[in-house]
Amino acid sequence: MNRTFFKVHGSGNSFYLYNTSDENEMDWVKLTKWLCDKDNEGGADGLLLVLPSNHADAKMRVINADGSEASMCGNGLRCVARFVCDNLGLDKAVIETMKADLEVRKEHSIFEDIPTYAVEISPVSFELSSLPMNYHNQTEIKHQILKEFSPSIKFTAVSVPNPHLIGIVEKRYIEDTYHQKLLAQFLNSENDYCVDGVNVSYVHKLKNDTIFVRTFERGVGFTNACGTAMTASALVSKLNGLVDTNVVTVLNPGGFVKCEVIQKDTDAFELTLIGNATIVSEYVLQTEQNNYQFINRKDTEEQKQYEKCIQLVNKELASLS
Ligand SMILES: N[C@H](CCC[C@H](N)C(=O)O)C(=O)O
Repeated sequence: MNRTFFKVHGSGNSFYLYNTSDENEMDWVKLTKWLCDKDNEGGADGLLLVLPSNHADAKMRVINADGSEASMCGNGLRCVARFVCDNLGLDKAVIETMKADLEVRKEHSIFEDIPTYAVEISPVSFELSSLPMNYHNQTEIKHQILKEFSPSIKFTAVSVPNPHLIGIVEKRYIEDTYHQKLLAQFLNSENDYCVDGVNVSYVHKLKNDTIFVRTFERGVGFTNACGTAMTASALVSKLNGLVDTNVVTVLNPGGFVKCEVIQKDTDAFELTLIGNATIVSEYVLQTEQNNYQFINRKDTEEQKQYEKCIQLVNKELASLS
């Protein structure tokens, strides 16, 4: 049987996107591991499933490269938003995700004509039980040195609703990823702090409205970008005075996004992630007796245009360092 898959990305966080009305059509874990193998067409960070919803415009499921399932994915949601809006002829839609129905909308391009979408990131919680995370019976970790992890980095734990541990770091921790990698690998193996693992981001301030974020993703490893992590990092940066604007530019190894942070109440926030939703290629996958094979690939022109955007980011980064 032949099926159509799209290779898409948001900020270089790359996924295969598959639209189906049958949630049990295939063994998604096995398929995702095959799709994400780096030796297979360069791999991907996960699989996005677009499914029917009984109350929203569509439902999204996110399978990480290792087969685990993520409750949310900001970069992926932009790609799903584009797919759903294009298919249904809409400018905005509501997408059901594991823990929330989220509003998405078409947005003015962040760079030249690059297709751009804005997605709601919600619900936000600082309660450690929401990640879940255990740390000396504390209920929250907000801009705090965790001496077991580092003598100097201040961390915040937040779920949006997937779990994030965010450290504000000096430039040397961005230039050399060793510390972040060790910590993230530890927290994503069997350990007592984060029993379900956690996405670990290191954030460095570049300007009063700009930060750089690198994320080690649970279930994947270092990725070019993680949308929920960048949005959570913008929130943490705002709360701790690194930035002083409501819209934060977040540079990452795969490009950039804009994150809007609106504080509604002491612990209530409205977060919006705005960035590209790029379709790189369309594939035909042949499946026979549980064996997979790509039998066709058609590239779009969109990646060429996106690469111009990357050049701009690299120039900006070079001028700031
Ligand atoms: N890349 C995604 C998040 C995947 C999260 C996943 N790694 C997890 O929570 O297990 C994003 O753009 O938000």
